[in-house]
Amino acid sequence: MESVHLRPGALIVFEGLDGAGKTTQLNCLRGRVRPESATYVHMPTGFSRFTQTVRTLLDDREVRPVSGLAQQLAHLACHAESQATLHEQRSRSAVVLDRWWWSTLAYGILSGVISDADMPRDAFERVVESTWAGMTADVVFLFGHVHGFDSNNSDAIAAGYETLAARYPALAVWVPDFTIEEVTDTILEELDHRHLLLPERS
Ligand SMILES: Cc1cn([C@H]2C[C@H](O)[C@@H](COP(=O)(O)OP(=O)(O)O)O2)c(=O)[nH]c1=O
Repeated sequence: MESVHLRPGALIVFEGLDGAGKTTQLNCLRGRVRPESATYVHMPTGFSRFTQTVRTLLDDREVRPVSGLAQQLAHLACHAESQATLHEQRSRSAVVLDRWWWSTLAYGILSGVISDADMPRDAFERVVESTWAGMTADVVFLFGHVHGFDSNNSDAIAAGYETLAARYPALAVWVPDFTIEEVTDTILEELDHRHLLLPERS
């Protein structure tokens, strides 16, 4: 498997709860496909000084906004800022995203931290979806099995991901609670099944 490529233009997303193994599996995938075949991007970190700085601010409990709406709009500003570069990268290689707009919905509107009084749900969803219009994923791997306690998680966020999986059944693939190696194999099999893996170019 070491010499397989990810299909140029493919958009592969890793989503789900904090501490459920997304980053571990991203690193495993990186180790199993040709390095030049994909760009790996974390949201909201993105590509620029702006997005990296906002990410640091959002990570800092002393500094980040108290308002759930303000937090998510800050995330979304980073997403918006990254769109042009994402399109550019996708014209050259596959793109593997560590979180995208499903996080904004799961951690924001679907978890209840943003109420209708802050912004009506359909308006918020429209802003989020418009920001990501034109960036259709080939598959979204959903990580729902948390290994250890993480205060960022809640049952409401988990339920938000269930809602998204039900809304986009052709896109969402729940990652099983297997060993690390078995999960990587499962992900590669799914990518192969979706014709997102190419053999080594000669
Ligand atoms: C992308 C995104 C993330 N988040 C949240 C999810 C996580 O709790 C948090 C940080 O994301 P995460 O990738 O889990 O950070 P780390 O690599 O430090 O584990 O940001 C949102 O609330 N909205 C968003 O749009």
